[in-house]
Amino acid sequence: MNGRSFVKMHGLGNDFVVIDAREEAFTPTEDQSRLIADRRFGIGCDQFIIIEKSQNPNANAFMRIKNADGSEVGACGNATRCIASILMNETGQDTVTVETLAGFLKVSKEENGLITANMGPALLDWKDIPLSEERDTLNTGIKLPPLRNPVCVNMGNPHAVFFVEDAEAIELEALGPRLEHHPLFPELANISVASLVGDNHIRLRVFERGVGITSACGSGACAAAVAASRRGLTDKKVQVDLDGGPLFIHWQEDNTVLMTGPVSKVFEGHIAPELL
Ligand SMILES: N[C@@H](CCC[C@H](N)C(=O)O)C(=O)O
Repeated sequence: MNGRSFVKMHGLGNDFVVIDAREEAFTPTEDQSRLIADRRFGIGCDQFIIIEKSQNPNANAFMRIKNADGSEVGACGNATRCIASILMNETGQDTVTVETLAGFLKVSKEENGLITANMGPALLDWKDIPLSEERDTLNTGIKLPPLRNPVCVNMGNPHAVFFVEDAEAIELEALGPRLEHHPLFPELANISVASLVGDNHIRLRVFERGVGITSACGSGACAAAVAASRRGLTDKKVQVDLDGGPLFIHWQEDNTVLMTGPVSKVFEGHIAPELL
């Protein structure tokens, strides 16, 4: 069969086209990434993931992440679990290390089959989000009614989390793009609305930078858990219910954040050579 092979995977419906470029190098242009991600003219995905060889002997592989709009980003929690599961199947190991632009992420398989990724430290300084001017990241102060005063957290990518009474009632499709491009965010931002639905239990909807509303955002769930704990709304172990299902988050004493959830492989295929 001609053309590059790919696998289609998802974590709670946050879906990925994955290409393994460890043997045959592949550096997609922005246009190619957009086309692969296009749900009508390409294959369709929220993120296009390229597995590359890592130059570091301590990592099993390097994971390159492209948003559906072709932009390259530092973190994707759901893809980290998916790529780690590929590497676990290959090596027979229950713990692997995935290198990303944002750092080295250790990922382990739980006895119940769920995968836990250590997503690294929660960065809370305004310069690390990054914000375009000095602000308290716990009360960032921007508003677009009915949303106001998000908590900002960088989990290898920038997140703004707005706490609201009822996340379902927010018109995120309309508000998301305007907040994503707010002048306070020089690298844009992932925009979330979160409400407390029980003890240490959050409902979260995410408008992802470079994509739009997705079924689930792993780094967004980590950011929301950190934000809720900083606001005194929850402890440091939290269940986060996304559109596609729950993720379990633990903001640890060393400031790193564990994220536990499922992975699914949906199908394999070949990309027509004329597409790339
Ligand atoms: N789906 C992701 C986040 C992907 C990157 C994000 N859209 C960004 O631009 O930072 C996740 O599961 O974390």
